Amino acid sequence: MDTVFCLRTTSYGGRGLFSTARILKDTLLISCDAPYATVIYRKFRKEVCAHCFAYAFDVRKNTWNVKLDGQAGNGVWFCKEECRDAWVIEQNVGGLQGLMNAAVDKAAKCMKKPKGAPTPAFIDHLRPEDITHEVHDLAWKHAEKVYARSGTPIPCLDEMELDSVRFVVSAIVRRYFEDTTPLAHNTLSWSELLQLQDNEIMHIRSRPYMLDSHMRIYGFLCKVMLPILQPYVQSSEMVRAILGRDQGNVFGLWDMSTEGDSEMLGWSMYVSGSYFNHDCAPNVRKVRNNRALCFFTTRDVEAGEELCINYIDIKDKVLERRAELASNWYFDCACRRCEGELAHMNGANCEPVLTHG
Ligand SMILES: C[S@@+](CC[C@H](N)C(=O)[O-])C[C@H]1O[C@@H](n2cnc3c(N)ncnc32)[C@H](O)[C@@H]1O
Repeated sequence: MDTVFCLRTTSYGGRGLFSTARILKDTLLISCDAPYATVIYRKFRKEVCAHCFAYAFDVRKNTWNVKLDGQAGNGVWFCKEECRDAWVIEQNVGGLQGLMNAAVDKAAKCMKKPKGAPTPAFIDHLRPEDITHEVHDLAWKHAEKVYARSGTPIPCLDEMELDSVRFVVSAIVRRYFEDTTPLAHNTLSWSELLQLQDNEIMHIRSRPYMLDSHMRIYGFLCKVMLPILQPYVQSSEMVRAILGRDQGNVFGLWDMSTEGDSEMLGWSMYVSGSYFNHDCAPNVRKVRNNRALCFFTTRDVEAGEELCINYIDIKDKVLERRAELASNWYFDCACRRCEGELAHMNGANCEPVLTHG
């Protein structure tokens, strides 16, 4: 990390990035060259380049038409041959990503209804406060046993769960690359990913049904994983680590269109970008440049100030913003803008007035 900012504990919990010197407006703070893990929603696969994330509609095309040669690698489209060639070298290590894409697509056609293989019955009756680490670990041990059996069918997943499978697969292929290719350590680091805030328990407490969903995602992965990647799913540890950090740490992949509403095309995990906390009056903006995600200051920042981005639309009113952060990001926003607007609202008992732009 650069010396103009550092990672330290915030007063409201968790860590954040703080400037260590005066930083001028429009300074590039971090450039994350490529995500550790990524997925393009299945419905956009033909329209979004698997390498540079260019969206065909942005250049008034319906789909991209550059594909991989042969069968392996079905499910990826590219905007140009250079992107296809770069993807083969950087992401399709040993052809694994392509083979896994094909295996996931094939298995998705053999999923068995009714939905899901057995999860322990006690899960259905748990209240959020009962979901402790111990209970959670117990349920996962059960799932590991169930899916280790050769007779357990491939669990049924919905489209969103299949996209989560693809996201996890991309992380596992990266991890394999990192474990087997010494040079990969320079850019990709599983140990750095593990440093991110783990939101597993918080997420499951707020949406208990997600535990069953995560277990089916794990079960699906156990059934489709290529033998060379099987060690990564022998226990549920790695899948849980990825899913626990997927919540609250990933960035939506948006199209770059300047007209109308922007479309979310998938999501990516850019590890070093995930230390920015949210502020409803942020001093940092993020800009995607092909695969890279860059963070720039939006104004001059004084030494000691926290550097924050915005996770949500900050044009909304205070209660709407807070409701969205609580329900989708699982935290009560501690930013000064919220504090000021809430105090104003309580004092005047009327609609809040925005204090920042
Ligand atoms: C992407 S992480 C940011 C880094 C994180 N603070 C850490 O220690 O790794 C998002 C998490 O940071 C915390 N957070 C971010 N912005 C916040 C805010 N405005 N108010 C309270 N908590 C916030 C929440 O716990 C949220 O789930």
